[in-house]
Amino acid sequence: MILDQLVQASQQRVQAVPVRDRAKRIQQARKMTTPVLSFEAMLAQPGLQIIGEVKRASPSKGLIAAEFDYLQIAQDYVAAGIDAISVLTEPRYFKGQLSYLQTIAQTVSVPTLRKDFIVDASQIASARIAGASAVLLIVAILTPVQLQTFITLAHELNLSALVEVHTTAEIKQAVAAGARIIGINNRNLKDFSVDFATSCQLRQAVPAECYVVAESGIQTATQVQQLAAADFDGMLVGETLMRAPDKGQAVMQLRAGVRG
Ligand SMILES: O=C(O)c1ccccc1NCC(=O)[C@H](O)[C@H](O)COP(=O)(O)O
Repeated sequence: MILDQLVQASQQRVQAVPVRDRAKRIQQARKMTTPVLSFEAMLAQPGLQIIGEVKRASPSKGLIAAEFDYLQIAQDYVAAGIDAISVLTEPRYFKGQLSYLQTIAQTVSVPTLRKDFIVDASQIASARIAGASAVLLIVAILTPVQLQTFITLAHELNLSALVEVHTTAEIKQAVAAGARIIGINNRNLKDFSVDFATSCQLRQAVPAECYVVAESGIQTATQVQQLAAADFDGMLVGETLMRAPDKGQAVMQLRAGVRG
């Protein structure tokens, strides 16, 4: 499994929808007036915010959650005081669905993030229609023009864009394209290995006017303390929470790291 396959699968899903229907979806999203819970305002709160992920499977780990009551998981996260919820919507390799995000967004009172391999504007529109607060945009899979266009569209639709980077050069590209929220992913997208040190190493390269989120491989209270000390605004945690038998307790353990 390589990144190209993930991107191709996403392109195929997009292209299965006629161009006319995709354009209609964008028009529909542009007309929407329903309020959006702000992902950016969530990150603006003092301290390190916890974004818990609803993640059934992954290319690197296979099936993570044999039992997968996605709504119950989201409600458990919220009951434990999570600040936002990321929902994998990629169906093939992560076994996600946009309908999971829609149901969760309709039910919970915290911002939600559409985590997918976004390669087309219609996917951003679908996120808005489903009730998401934010979309993930990955610098490594987009051209500079696509990145700028997608960030602009997300903002026009009142969505936040979490712009994911892996290097200093990608941070510069993200900022040049208008990113307001940078996600530093500890997972190398070439071989899917995880190195927690990546986020702290790249943190200083993010300009002060951007919010910054650490993504992937976050497991311990010590790591959480390091992220708080490095002045991250948020952290995105998937597998650690998904594998925890007691989600509430697992969120509280991460929270203990935030408090130090
Ligand atoms: O999780 C994967 O195996 C993966 C492989 C290739 C591209 C993306 C992948 N994951 C998406 C994510 O970025 C994570 O779901 C998210 O950051 C949470 O990571 P973790 O806490 O390590 O589950």
